This record gives sequence, structure tokens and C-alpha cells, in this order.
Amino acid sequence: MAERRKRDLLHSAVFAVRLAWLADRRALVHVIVVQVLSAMVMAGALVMTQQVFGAVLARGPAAAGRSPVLVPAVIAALVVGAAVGALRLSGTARMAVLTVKVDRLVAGMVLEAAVAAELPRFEEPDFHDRLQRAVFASRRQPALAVILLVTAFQAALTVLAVGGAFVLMAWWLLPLVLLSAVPAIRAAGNERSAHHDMHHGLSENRRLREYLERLLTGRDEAKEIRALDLGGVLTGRWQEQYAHEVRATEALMKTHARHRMVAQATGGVVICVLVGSLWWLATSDLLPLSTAGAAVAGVWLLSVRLNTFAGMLGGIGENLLRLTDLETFIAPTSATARVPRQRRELTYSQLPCEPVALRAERLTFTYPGAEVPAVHEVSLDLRPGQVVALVGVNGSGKTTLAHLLAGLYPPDGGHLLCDGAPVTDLTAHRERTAVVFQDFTRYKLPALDNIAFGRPHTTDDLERVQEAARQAGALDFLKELPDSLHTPLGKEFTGGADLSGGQWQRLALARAFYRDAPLVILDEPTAALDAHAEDQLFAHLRRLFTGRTVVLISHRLRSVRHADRIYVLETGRVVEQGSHETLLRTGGAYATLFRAQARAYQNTGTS
Ligand SMILES: Nc1ncnc2c1ncn2[C@@H]1O[C@H](COP(=O)(O)OP(=O)(O)OP(=O)(O)O)[C@@H](O)[C@H]1O
Repeated sequence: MAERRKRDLLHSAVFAVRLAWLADRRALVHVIVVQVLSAMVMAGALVMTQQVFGAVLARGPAAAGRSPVLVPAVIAALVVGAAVGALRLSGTARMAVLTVKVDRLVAGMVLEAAVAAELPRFEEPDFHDRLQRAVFASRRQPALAVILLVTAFQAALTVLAVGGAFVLMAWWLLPLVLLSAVPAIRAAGNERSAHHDMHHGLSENRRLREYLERLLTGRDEAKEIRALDLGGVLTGRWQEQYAHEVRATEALMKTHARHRMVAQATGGVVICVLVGSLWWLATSDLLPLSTAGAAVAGVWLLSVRLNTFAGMLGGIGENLLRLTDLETFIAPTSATARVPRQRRELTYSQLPCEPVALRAERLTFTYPGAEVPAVHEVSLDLRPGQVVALVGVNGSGKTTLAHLLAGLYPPDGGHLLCDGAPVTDLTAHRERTAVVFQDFTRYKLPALDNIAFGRPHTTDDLERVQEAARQAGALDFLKELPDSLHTPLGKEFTGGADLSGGQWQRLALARAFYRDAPLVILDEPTAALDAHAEDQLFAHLRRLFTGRTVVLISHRLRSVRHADRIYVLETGRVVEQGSHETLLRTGGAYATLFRAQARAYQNTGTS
């Protein structure tokens, strides 16, 4: 385990350097050169100090002030000091830019990996834990890793440089100073592992806390939270989650503080013994005074650096282990992330436009973690240009089936055939599909984007956007907005406006029209529309989607009666199918549901 962690650490260190290299190789080289030069100067200065002291003291205290080497040595020290200062400043500036670039690179990689994940992954808590850890690790962690590694590199160079100088003065000092840092380094190692384990254990807890934060601060949730007076309850839960993290951190910190104190005391004793020995050697004439003076300065310099290094080591280790979380998450896309993806700009004439024939053969799908399939051996047939309806009670599997037909989930069993050919490439299948989801997304972006996102890789076409808005019955109200179609649809943004539920639904429909795909899937597309608008849409459905194959899901059976074929689902299986008339004549589940709804309408009309 410890061996594997060490390998992971090394691997992550290489990964961090690779990230910095990818983000800005010139800045990285600059920073490294600055560190190397600074260390070389430091070693040179130490040796020079010893030489100058030696030369000055050799002439005796009276002649020391008139020594011919003193003045040039002081001038040389000043010049070198100024040069190192300037170098350090330029290094710090490059480092600041480098860290921002590393942040951007890594955050982009995490977003790419999240977007590339297939939909079923979002059903897995473990995926969300990994995503949360990767997002957490992407925020300043890689940049911090670069900073820490550079500082560690600097410390290592100092050790080398001062160590080299010790070889010239009194070589035996080096192992002893290094020994003084061993307890602190060991304590840091334990700290690192404990921190990383705590961090992993808190993943789900943090996700819940972040979710509660979104609930408490989101505009969309604000009304219901106030109406139900839920604020206090949710804040209380948020406090509970945080208290859990605080308790875990407190316990860990207590242990760390104990270990660190012991380590520092042990290291301090070794340094005291060293300085005492140097004093004794110098006063006993066993070591020249100049060497002893320079050695004390070197011991002090080295022990300060080593202690800083050891103190940082826990941080570096923990930080690098977080990079492991990051790397595992982005691994599949990291190779492609380096090269920005080619944006495929299509024109409308390049889009697939012929209506497709779609056939499902014994499709089966079980949600991850579920015990029974949500869709069980469902077969259906959609001829080109037909309108097919899926009906059934809540939870009967309509939406899941629609997702399978749209290529959003790969089936666990059975086949999907498009124009007779098995659908193997789900991405390509999604390209020829337009879906209006039951819980469609309200993009708090300009109205124009809300529609043009229907076909994001085509060149924006205002005329087509307006045409799609017109088909969905959205153009009139969009033109009334303060900045027409350019108005941001979120009151959180300057100049933003909001829409009614039905108007948002029309925008979702406009997106589907704009997508202009040969297969259209509409999952409750009129749930938020008024009765008149709903009738209008269904009455004109065929005309609006001329030349498209349409799958329609609706609970309002009055709206689906004109479909070419109706499939009735129950607990994930097709239990009836046929036209409206056939199904009524059969007198099964559909007929029962339809008559119940019709009676409800009549009763409402007469009551
Ligand atoms: N993400 C999910 N993870 C696990 N089970 C799910 C998930 N989504 C739906 N289910 C389950 O799958 C079954 C079918 O759900 P589905 O949403 O497909 O039904 P539906 O017919 O569209 O329902 P409704 O009419 O309420 O929209 C239900 O038992 C439901 O609880």
C-alpha cells in the first residue's frame, strides 16, 4: 500500500510537470533556470564567504579592514545579490501566469471528461464522487502542485548547493543536517496519507453539502424554499454536513500537531548538537574559524530549507495524491484534450433530412443499481414519416424507452435498427435525432442561443432561428423582449428577462424545430401549454414535422388519437398496440384509460 502510494506520488509529480509543460513550456523553463541559477549563486556565495573570511582573518584583525579582497568581495556580493533578486522577481511573475494557465488547462480537461461521459454514468454515485474529487482537485490544486514542486526543487537544489559547499569545508556536516530533517519528513508522510483518506471518505458528504448550497442560493429554488419556509431546515442540514467535516479535520489536526511537535523537537536537538560541535571544534583549533563560521551559516540555511520542505511535504503529497484523482478522471480524454477538438461547422444542406425507419427488437434496459428492468423486451416499428405514440401510467417506462430510441442509453439487450442497419454508433444516431425532454433545460442565456443550441455545430443562422421560433409559436413573445432574441433569459443577468412555463416549453420545441432532424422524440411536449396551444400543436404536428418520423409521449390520450400507431406500456413492457380505433375496439388498458379521461372531461364540462 505504502509502496503503491509512493509510486502514485512520483507519477503525479511527473503529471504535474507535464501539465505545466503543456500549459506554458517557456514559463516552466524560465522558472527552472531561475531556481538553478539562484542555487548556484547561493553555493558560490557560501564558498566565497569562507574564502574571504579566511583571507581577512589570516591578515589579523588590524589589517582586516584594509584587505584588498574585502572591497571587491563586497561589491561582487552586492552585484550578485541584485542579479539574483531581479531573476527571482521575473521568476515570480512567470510563475503567477503559469499557475493560471495550468488551472485553465486542467479545468478544461475535467469539463471535457465530464461532457464525454455517457449518460448512464450519471446514474452512478461513484461517478459523481469521482467527478466531485476531480473538480475539487482541478481548482488550484494543479497550480499549487506546480508551485510546491518548484519550491521542493528549490529546496533540493539548496541541499545540493550547500551540500557541495560542505564537501569543500567539512563534508561530515551534510549527513548530520539531513538526519535532523528525517523525523519531520516522516511525520509529513503520515500526514499526507491520512489527509488523502479523509478527503476520499468525505466525497459524498461534500456533494450533499454542495447540493444544499445550490438549493439555498439558486434563483429557481428560491420561491419554493420561501413558500415552504424550508430555509432553516436546509441550512440546518448543511450545518450538519459541515460539522461532520469539521470534526474529521479537528481529529486529524490534533494527531498531526502531536507528531509534528515530536519531529521538530528531535530535529532541533540534532541541530543544537551540530552547532555545539562546530563551536567546540573551532575553539579547540580543530577547525579554522572561517570554516566554522561559514558552516554555521550553511547549517542554519540548510536546516531552514529542509524544515520548510518537510512542512510542505505533507501538503505536496496530499496535493499530488489529489492529482491522482484528477488524472484517473480525465485519463480517457487527456490525450485529446491537448489538441482542441475540431468544431464541425455544417451547413443545413449537409444535415440528414430523409425520414428514417426505426425498429426496436426486444430492447431491454435496467438502470444501474436497479433490480428490475425499466424497459423489458420491447419491440416496435416506426415507418418513415409516421407518428407513433407511447402511452401508459406513471413509471411504465415511456421516458426510458424514448431515451433508448434517442441513443442516450445503450440497451442491455435487444437491438435498435435505423433504416434496417443496427445502430452501433450512438453518437451518430443522436445526430439524426431531436428530443424535447419532459424536463427540458432552461438555458439562462440569450433566447437566440436557447434555440440555436438545437444544432450547435452549424453556423448560426438568425433567419432559421426565427423560423423555428415561429413554428413553435414563440416568435411573437420573443420579439417583445427588451433586446428581442438577444435578451438573456435569466433575471440574474443584466438586462435579463424571464419567461412563463409555457413560453419556456415553446423554446424547447423551437430547439427541436431548429435541429431539423429526421427522427423527432417529443416527451410530454405540451405539459406546460394551455389547452388551446396544445390542441393547435397536435392538430398541426404532422404538418410541422412533415417528412420526419415522430415518437410522441403524452398522458393526454385525446392528443395522441391521431397517431399512426399507439404503443401502451405497463411495467416496462408493451401490452397493447394499434391505432386509436383498433385499441378502443379491443377494449383493453388503452380503452379503459381513454374512457376514464373522456368521462373526466365531460364531468368537468357539466359540473
Ligand atoms: N434514473 C433512474 N434510475 C433508476 N430508476 C429509474 C430512473 N429513471 C426512472 N427509473 C425507474 O424506471 C421506471 C420507468 O421510469 P420512466 O421514467 O421511464 O417512466 P415513465 O413511463 O416515463 O413515467 P412518467 O409517466 O411518470 O414520466 C420507473 O420504475 C422509475 O422509477
